[in-house]
Amino acid sequence: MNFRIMAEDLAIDLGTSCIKVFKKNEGVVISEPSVLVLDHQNKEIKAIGQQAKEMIGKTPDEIIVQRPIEKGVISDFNLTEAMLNYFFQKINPGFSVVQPRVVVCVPSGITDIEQRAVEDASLHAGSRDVIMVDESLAACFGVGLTPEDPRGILTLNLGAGTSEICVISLNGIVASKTLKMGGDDIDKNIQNFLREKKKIEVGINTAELIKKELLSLRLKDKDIGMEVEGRDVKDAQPKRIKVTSEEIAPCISEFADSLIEMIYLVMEKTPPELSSDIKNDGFLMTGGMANVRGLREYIEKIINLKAKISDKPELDAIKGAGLIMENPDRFLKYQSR
Ligand SMILES: Nc1ncnc2c1ncn2[C@@H]1O[C@H](COP(=O)(O)OP(=O)(O)OP(=O)(O)O)[C@@H](O)[C@H]1O
Repeated sequence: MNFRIMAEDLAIDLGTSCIKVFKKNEGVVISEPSVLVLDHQNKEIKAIGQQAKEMIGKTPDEIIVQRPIEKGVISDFNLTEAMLNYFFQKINPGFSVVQPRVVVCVPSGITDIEQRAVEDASLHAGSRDVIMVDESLAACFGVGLTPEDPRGILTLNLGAGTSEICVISLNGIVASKTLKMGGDDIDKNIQNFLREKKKIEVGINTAELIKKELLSLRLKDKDIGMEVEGRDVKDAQPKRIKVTSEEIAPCISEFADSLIEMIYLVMEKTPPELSSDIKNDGFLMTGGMANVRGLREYIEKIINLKAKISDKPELDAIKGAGLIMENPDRFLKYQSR
C-alpha cells in the first residue's frame, strides 16, 4: 500500500455530465463522465466514470446507471461521495497522513443547503479543507482574464445540465440568471426528433454524438450529413438512416433563443459602469456547449457583442479552479471570510 505524509492538493469541477480534476503541479489529470453503474439489489458499485458511461443503454435489468449530479447540483449524496473517493484514490493512491486541500467549482445559483452538500461530500471523500468557487468566475481565471479587477465581464457558461449568464467584477457575481437547460436537453431533443420525424429510436450516447459531430447553426454546414444507426420505431428492426445538419438545427433553436432572452435580462440588471466595459470587451463563452458550431456567431449577431472562446471551453473552469488552488490569494481578494 502507498503511504505518504501529504496528499497533493486538488481542484474539482463536479459537473452534471463530467467530473474534472486538476492536480497541483500537473494540471487536468481526470476528465470523466459523472456516471456510476450499480447492482440494483445490493447497490454495489460496478463501474465509475468512462467505463460506466459506455454501459448506458446496454445493461440488464439488475444493473442500473446513475448520475449523482443533476442540473449542476448533488442529487445523490452517497454516490457523489463514492465517486469523489474513487477519483481521489486514483490521484493520490493509498494512505496519506495529511489529506488534500480541495477547490470545488459550484454553480452560481446554488443554495446554502446544496453548497453544504458539496462541502460535506468533499470532506467525507477525504479532503481536509474545501474552498468553493463559482464556476463562471473560475472559468474567467482559466482563460486568463482578471476577474479581480473592477471591470465587468459578461460570461455565458454553457454546461450539460444548466446554462449560467453572469456579470462578474471584483471576484464577485454582480448579476446573474440560470437557465435550467443545457447539453443534456439538446441530446433529448435530438432523440425526440429522430423518433418522431425519422421513426428511429437511438440511445442517449448516440444522440450526444450526433450533437457533437453534426449539430450546427451555420448555414454553410446545412448539407453535412451523418449515418445514424438505431431501432425502427415500427417493427423494432435495426435501422440505418442519413441525417443532415439542417434537419437537426431546430433541436437547439429554442435553447439559443432562451439564452439571448436571459442575456438581455442580466444586462438590464447590470450597473451602467460595467455595461460599458462589456460593450468594449464583449463576452466570454465557456463550458462544453460553447463548442456547438455556429452558436457563437448566432448570439454575437443578435446581441451585437464579440465573444471570446478558448480552445477547450469545457476545461476553462477546472483550469481556473486549479490556478485558484495554486494561488488562493488572487481569488480570496474581496471575498468575505
Ligand atoms: N464538441 C462539442 N459539441 C457540442 N457539445 C459538446 C461538445 N463537447 C462537449 N459538449 C457538451 O457539453 C456538455 C458538457 O459540458 P461541461 O463539461 O462544461 O458540463 P458539465 O460541467 O458536465 O455540466 P454543468 O456545468 O451543467 O454541471 C455536454 O452536454 C456535452 O455533450
